[in-house]
Amino acid sequence: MSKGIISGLLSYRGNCGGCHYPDASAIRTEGVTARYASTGTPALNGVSLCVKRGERLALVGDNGSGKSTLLKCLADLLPYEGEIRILGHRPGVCRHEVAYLPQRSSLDWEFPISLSRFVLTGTYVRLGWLRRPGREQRTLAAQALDSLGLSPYAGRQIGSLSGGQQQRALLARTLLHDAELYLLDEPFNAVDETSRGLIWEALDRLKERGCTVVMATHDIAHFMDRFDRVLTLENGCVSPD
Ligand SMILES: Nc1ncnc2c1ncn2[C@@H]1O[C@H](COP(=O)(O)OP(=O)(O)OP(=O)(O)O)[C@@H](O)[C@H]1O
Repeated sequence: MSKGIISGLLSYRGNCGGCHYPDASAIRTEGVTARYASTGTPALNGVSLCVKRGERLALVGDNGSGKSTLLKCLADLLPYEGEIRILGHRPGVCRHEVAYLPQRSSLDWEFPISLSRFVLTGTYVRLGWLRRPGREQRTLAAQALDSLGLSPYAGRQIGSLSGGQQQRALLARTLLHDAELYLLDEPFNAVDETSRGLIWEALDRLKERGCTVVMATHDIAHFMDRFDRVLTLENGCVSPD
């Protein structure tokens, strides 16, 4: 992302009203348990954790250990028992300040929308549904595409993009949310070396801005030092390590 987009995003930020939280932590959870209706067995089991503001945390663990489930609870996409505080509030209260990047496989990529319009939808949370994106938002979207090497594909239908291009498209859209807290579910899935570098550059700019990032990833071996902390989940519980 260029310096232009950072300053553009900063000036574009709206006022979230309830988000001037007194809490030093970005996330606090206490005994969070969550289950999917279809199975009934807990996918998360009594998870307690604290993430400081500005921290970059990796969530690791085997397939099925509960990483995505935890991110969904934090993003207010799944009911849970226990307590969660996001920026000092219950999940869902500070929607403007929380950006969620789902796993690529959870989207319908055959939906007939061009890449540029898809990325532009990242501005909707701050704009609200009644305001249409204008020149400013289109410029920010174009800059986000450029920063992730996607400009040549801007007019393409999203289903015609490669897996790695779709992954970068998701991140470009998420960055336009211009949030305080980023919940990223495997942002490095299917990306090559070059794309990985572009994604890290974007994440480093979030770090410079003081944003908090919680990232589910399997891609930790070579990138340990890029995180402030690594938290391991095991069968829905935080592993004592
Ligand atoms: N939609 C769903 N319906 C029913 N069970 C689910 C659903 N999604 C996940 N689960 C179950 O919840 C548990 C935790 O899954 P989750 O997707 O959170 O794991 P994960 O650590 O993100 O795995 P991966 O590394 O494979 O993405 C698993 O047992 C999984 O089978």
